[in-house]
Amino acid sequence: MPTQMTIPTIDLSPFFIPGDESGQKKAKESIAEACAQYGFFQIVNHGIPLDLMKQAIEFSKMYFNYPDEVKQECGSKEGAPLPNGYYKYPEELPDKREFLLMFPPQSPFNSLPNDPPHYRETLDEMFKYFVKTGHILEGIINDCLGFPPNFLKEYNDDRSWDFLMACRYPPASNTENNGISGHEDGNLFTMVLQEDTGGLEVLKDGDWIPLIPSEGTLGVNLGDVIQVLSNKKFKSVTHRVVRPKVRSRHSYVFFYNLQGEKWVEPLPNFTKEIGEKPKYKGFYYKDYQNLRKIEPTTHSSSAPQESFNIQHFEIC
Ligand SMILES: O=C(O)CCC(=O)C(=O)O
Ligand SMILES: [Fe+2]
Repeated sequence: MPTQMTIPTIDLSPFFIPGDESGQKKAKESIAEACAQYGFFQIVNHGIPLDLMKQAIEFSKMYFNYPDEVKQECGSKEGAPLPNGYYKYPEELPDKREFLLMFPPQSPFNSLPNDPPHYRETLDEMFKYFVKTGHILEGIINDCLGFPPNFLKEYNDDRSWDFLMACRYPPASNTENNGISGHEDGNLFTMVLQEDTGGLEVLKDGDWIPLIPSEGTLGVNLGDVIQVLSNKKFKSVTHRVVRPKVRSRHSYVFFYNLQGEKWVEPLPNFTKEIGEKPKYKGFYYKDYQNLRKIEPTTHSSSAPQESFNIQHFEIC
């Protein structure tokens, strides 16, 4: 791997300082470049308190150490847009992880543990902060793509399909280290908090670039919805998790999503207004999410024979 390849880190503090137009402009330019080049970037000073993130990781460490029977008490609820609650990948799959998936606090579909005490409150807090940071990123991506002000905010105005996953990956063995195989996320974008073990990697020109963990830093990857809306100007990046050997790996993964009834297709400013043909057929987001749901998780990698991704809608 070429050593000079590192994923850019962008300081979001100008977005918390009213009137810091030049700071915001600079940050937007860096994000636009990272999105076009990698489909991935890192953020610091993003508004999520460091103590909260540390607490959330500590609670996860306690929770995932409980016996499976205890964790399985948080089962998926009927009618939810995705399987939620606790889930552990079956042994026979190459991907190795377990997770706890929640929708927004107060969602009737949530199935969350009572123990360790205050874990729920911490998860709720994490969720609320991720949404706030998500709003900022959505505005930035909107402007980077040259959409009219607030276009994405108005298009994506229902936060009920967002979800947060607390994940644990077991340590790698001597013979295999697969956490999640290479995949793309189906949503707008995803924010990832990984603890200091590292393990997240991004594919760029055939090389896997590891995301070096750094305290307080979040990774952000673009998903398929942005790739389709922008007619592939911004890429939905392929990424994977490689399990470290030293110990289990914990992460928090927030999927800034789209409501299922929304229609997704390449937008005119990337197609007819510039004389380009659309690269994708349009679809309802819920149909895409359902097709991906054939598998136990949020993306299409665990069992290659079942894999389903955005290429399905590509116009050749
Ligand atoms: O756990 C992580 O660091 C990333 C997981 C991921 O890519 C996913 O769940 O889609
Ligand atoms: Fe992912």
